[in-house]
Amino acid sequence: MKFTDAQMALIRAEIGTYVEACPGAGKTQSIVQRFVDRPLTHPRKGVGLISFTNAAIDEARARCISEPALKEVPNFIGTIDGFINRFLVGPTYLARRRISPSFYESWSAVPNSHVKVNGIQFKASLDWFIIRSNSARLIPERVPIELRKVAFNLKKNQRLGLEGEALRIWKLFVRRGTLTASAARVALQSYLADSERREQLGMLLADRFVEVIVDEVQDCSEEDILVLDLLHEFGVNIIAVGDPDQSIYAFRSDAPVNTNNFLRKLSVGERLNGNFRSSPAICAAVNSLRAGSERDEPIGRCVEVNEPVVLLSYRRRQCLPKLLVRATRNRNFAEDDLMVIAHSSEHARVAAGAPSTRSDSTNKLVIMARAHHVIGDPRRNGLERVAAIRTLERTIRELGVADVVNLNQSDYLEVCGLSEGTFREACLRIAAALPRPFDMKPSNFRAKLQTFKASQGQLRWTSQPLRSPRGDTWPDSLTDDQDIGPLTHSTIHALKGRQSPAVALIIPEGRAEGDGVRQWCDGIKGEERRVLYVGASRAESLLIIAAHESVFEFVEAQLNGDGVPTVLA
Ligand SMILES: Nc1ncnc2c1ncn2[C@@H]1O[C@H](COP(=O)(O)OP(=O)(O)OP(=O)(O)O)[C@@H](O)[C@H]1O
Repeated sequence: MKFTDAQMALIRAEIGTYVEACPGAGKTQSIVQRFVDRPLTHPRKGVGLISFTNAAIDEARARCISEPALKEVPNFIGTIDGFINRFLVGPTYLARRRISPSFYESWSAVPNSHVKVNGIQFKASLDWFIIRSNSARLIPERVPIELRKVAFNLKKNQRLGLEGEALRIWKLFVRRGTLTASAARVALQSYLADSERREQLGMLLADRFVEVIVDEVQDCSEEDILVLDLLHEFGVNIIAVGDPDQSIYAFRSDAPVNTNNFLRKLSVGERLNGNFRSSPAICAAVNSLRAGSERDEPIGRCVEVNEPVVLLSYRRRQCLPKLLVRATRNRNFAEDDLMVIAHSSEHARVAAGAPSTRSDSTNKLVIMARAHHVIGDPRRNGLERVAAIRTLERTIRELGVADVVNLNQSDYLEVCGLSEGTFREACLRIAAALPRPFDMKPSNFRAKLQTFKASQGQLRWTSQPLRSPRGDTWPDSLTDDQDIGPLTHSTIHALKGRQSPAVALIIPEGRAEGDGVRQWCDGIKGEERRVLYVGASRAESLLIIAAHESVFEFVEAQLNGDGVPTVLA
């Protein structure tokens, strides 16, 4: 790959530098090149490469295949969560409490962590709360779109009840050494507030790293910025790249993050304005969606593609699979090249014609059957299968016999004589040995589970609490597969940092309280507008914008007003 002068300046910079760039500008490629070239070398210290997306991490790891030493100590390639857990929270927690903490990405992977209060018909995930050491606040924006209305409509005393219970459970887990990314950040804040400890941690990091490269810096939370500040203060060189318009994780923080205050401490490199990824029409749509005044120029291999942006209006999401297939074929693209994306995973799934991965059932037999079904379904994508494996693991833990059910994961593994790996393997063995659940009655599936005596002995679980759903039939939503597709699909957040030859961006019905289309048409900044911007900018040659009929005319007028070439599907 021949790097541009602006990219080379980033790859070779000798002092702490921040570079802003448009989508597809080759930020990932450039920082990985820098990580490999390492212009600032040190005989003993390493370089860290931190990213919020797996795209940069995978790319860096792939590039290290020919030079495996680059991946090894003292270097680091991984997420900011991994960095915080490994170098800051893990060692400090161990030193203070003499327990090595278990880290989870989110509470959804932690058994028995749901928040339930008698008399309230709303089972909440701890992930939907912002929790500090002495308060919990339910954030309706974090609740999946399908349940958000219920969250908004909770009465004050119901909300307070849930928040009190959330805080109680959270404290219990954290005290026993079970930490998620958000809980680790709460711990981190308190560690760094202690000046002596801060000094020790800063010196340890400076002894280990000569430089830390940060991708997608716009997605840093308040606590992430504290870490970058610490590194900078103790003399670690910081190279940061980002695109402020791609900031789509503000909902994680309870306070606005002032990343700019930190970035002002770095030298500013030349903005990367050339978009190597997308065609001219897609770049024009991305420019229209961007709230700032910068304009990116198509300069990559799609610069000759003169495909307009395809506009499609829909009423029912269920009709979208057929409409999208037709629109893709009409433009002479293959369905295999199409990625259907939406803000909500459920919207993307339905628009792609993929079978249901969720049901609102809290029946553990139904949950196990669904997870097992997804693990064995070749049409599911990797993320769905990993989520299903986690659900199965979690359910096995929740079915634990009395003396293990309430243990934290590391104590549980110790009692059973297992490692994380052997535990996962044993759960997968259950899945491999089970017959297809939806070909039989729930009671037969339950009877089959009762025969897994060896597994029950090894993993200390019991099938006793499992009950067949009413009428001994599975919920319809799990068994009625669609006749088309499914097309490949993803949330916009999960596709961040990646690209696809053709993208169908699904825009849902307008919401009275405001939405991305409203922000875009009113010319104001907003997270939902940025989510649309990130989505559209994943497309290389073909962008289909499928907008619900309630917002379609606004989308069409905005694009046409901004001079974006469009065609109706
Ligand atoms: N100098 C270059 N020459 C040719 N292709 C390039 C160059 N730099 C980047 N690319 C290509 O452009 C595409 C986008 O690159 P990359 O993913 O690094 O961009 P990015 O800035 O990280 O994008 P985003 O922030 O939108 O995820 C990739 O296909 C990459 O291979």
